Formats: sequence, structure tokens, C-alpha cells
Amino acid sequence: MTLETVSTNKSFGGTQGVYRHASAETGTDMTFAVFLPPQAEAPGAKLPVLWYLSGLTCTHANVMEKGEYRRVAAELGVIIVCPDTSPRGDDVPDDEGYDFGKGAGFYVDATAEPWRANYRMYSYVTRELPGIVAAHFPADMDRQAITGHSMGGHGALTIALKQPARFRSVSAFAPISAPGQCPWGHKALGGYLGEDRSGWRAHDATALIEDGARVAEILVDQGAADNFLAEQLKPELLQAACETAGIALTLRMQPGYDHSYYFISTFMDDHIRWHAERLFAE
Ligand SMILES: N[C@@H](CCC(=O)N[C@@H](CSC=O)C(=O)NCC(=O)O)C(=O)O
Repeated sequence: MTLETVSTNKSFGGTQGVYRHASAETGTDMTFAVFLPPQAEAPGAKLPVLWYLSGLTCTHANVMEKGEYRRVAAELGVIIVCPDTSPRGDDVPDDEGYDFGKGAGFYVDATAEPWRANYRMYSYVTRELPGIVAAHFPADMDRQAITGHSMGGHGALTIALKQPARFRSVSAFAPISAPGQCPWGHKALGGYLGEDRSGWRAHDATALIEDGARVAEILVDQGAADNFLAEQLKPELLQAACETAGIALTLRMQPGYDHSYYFISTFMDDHIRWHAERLFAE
């Protein structure tokens, strides 16, 4: 596999890079961003990795340009990896809506036609891309953490719940907490996985917890003025499931904040520091 360097820029003493490769999972070229903090230049360095999964309509670039993660990642010595949200290209099937198809892969492996050939974002993010990161960057894959926003918050929560031994910590910004109970989730899971709702539960954080999946703790920040809060995000469902399961959920409702990167960037430092405490713990 050849990894093409699309761009590199020095930032906060480290390097913000963008890379492209041919993906066996999606059957397309895929682009992703990696921030290497300055500590990566030390001989033999192996640094912990924080995955950031983006939301609907995003590529790797939204958080890279507006997420403001580099100052603290550079201070603490954490690698930040930002994948794309779907396969891309003229041959990839798409939908007219912003909430399905390109830019909206929902971190599942589609089983329904015509999506199943390319829309394999669960396997891409959990298997193929980690292999590439491990091979090409000074990443300590025994110290991984995961976060994300909205659809990417759903991705972070479900992936951590499905692979709890792999991640030392999981957090989310305004996650889609129960996709089986909201319009975005109905459209995406119904479209990619088919209308048998029993198959959706393995890609729904609230349902996964109800069905026995466990992580020790979760940090969630949620804007109280988020337009999507009541209809799409529903953190109260995740909260109820965590309470019943005994999962230590810290749900911080942030007055006045909306769904945008103005919100995400405000609390990005908190999340990186929270993950770093766990990534650097003995
Ligand atoms: N275009 C839509 C809303 C799209 C939107 O708000 N996308 C969010 C993620 S929503 C959940 O996954 C986002 O991160 N957008 C990119 C950005 O840079 O802000 C509409 O207009 O309603």
C-alpha cells in the first residue's frame, strides 16, 4: 500500500499532515489527516493516538481547520487522527440528502445494495486505517482513545463499546446517542443495513449498553442550544442506559452552545486533556 502525502504544515512545533491511499475496504481512494506533535521527532518515540470521527457533511478537513486541537495535542504529546466520513468518487453511490451517502457513512459496514460495496466505514476506521497509522507513524497502538462529533460521536461511542479493550477512553461532542430512535439514524441504518431493526442495535450506543456492552466511563459535552438536540441527539437516552448499566457518564450540558465547530473547539482542550490523563496513566 502506497501512502501519498497530500500536504504537510508545521504547526505548534509539530506537523499537520494530510494523506491519501487506495482503500481495500471502500474500493476508493481515502484521505485522512494526522497531527504529529513535536515529541514525535524524538528518536524511537511512540506516542498515544486520539481518533476524532467527524459528523455529517464533513471530510477530514472540518476538524483540522476548525477544531483547534493542535495546541494541546502538541503540549501533551498526543497524535490526532482524523478520517473522512465516507467513501468518495464518481463511481460511489450517493443520495440527494446531506444525511446519507457521501459524507454520511455512519461508521457501519453496509449490507444493503447499492451501498455494501463501498460503504464499509466501520472496517475502514477500525481495521484498515489503524494498520496504516501503525505502519507509517510513530503511534503506540496500545494507547488509543476515541472521540467524535454528532455522527462521529455515534461512531466513537459505538466503536468503543464494541471494542472496549482497544480504547483507554471514549468521549463525544453532541453525539447521536440513540440512532435507532431518531430520524438521522432511521434513514442511515435503514438504508445501509436494511429495515430489520434488530440489526441496528449493534450500531446504536444506547442499545449496545442496554444489550450488555460496557466501557468504564464516558465524557459527553452537549450544547444546550443545539438545534438537533431534541429530535436527533437525545443524550437523555444514553444517560438512562448508562445509569442502569452503572457506566460513569459525565454529561455536561453547555448553556448557549450550538452544534457547530464554535462549540466543539471550545471544549476540545478539555477532551484532549481528559483522554491524555488516561492515555498516560500507568
Ligand atoms: N447541512 C446540514 C447540517 C450539517 C451539519 O450540521 N453537520 C455537522 C455535523 S451534524 C452530525 O453529524 C458538521 O459538523 N458540519 C460541518 C461543519 O464544518 O460545521 C444543515 O444545513 O442542516
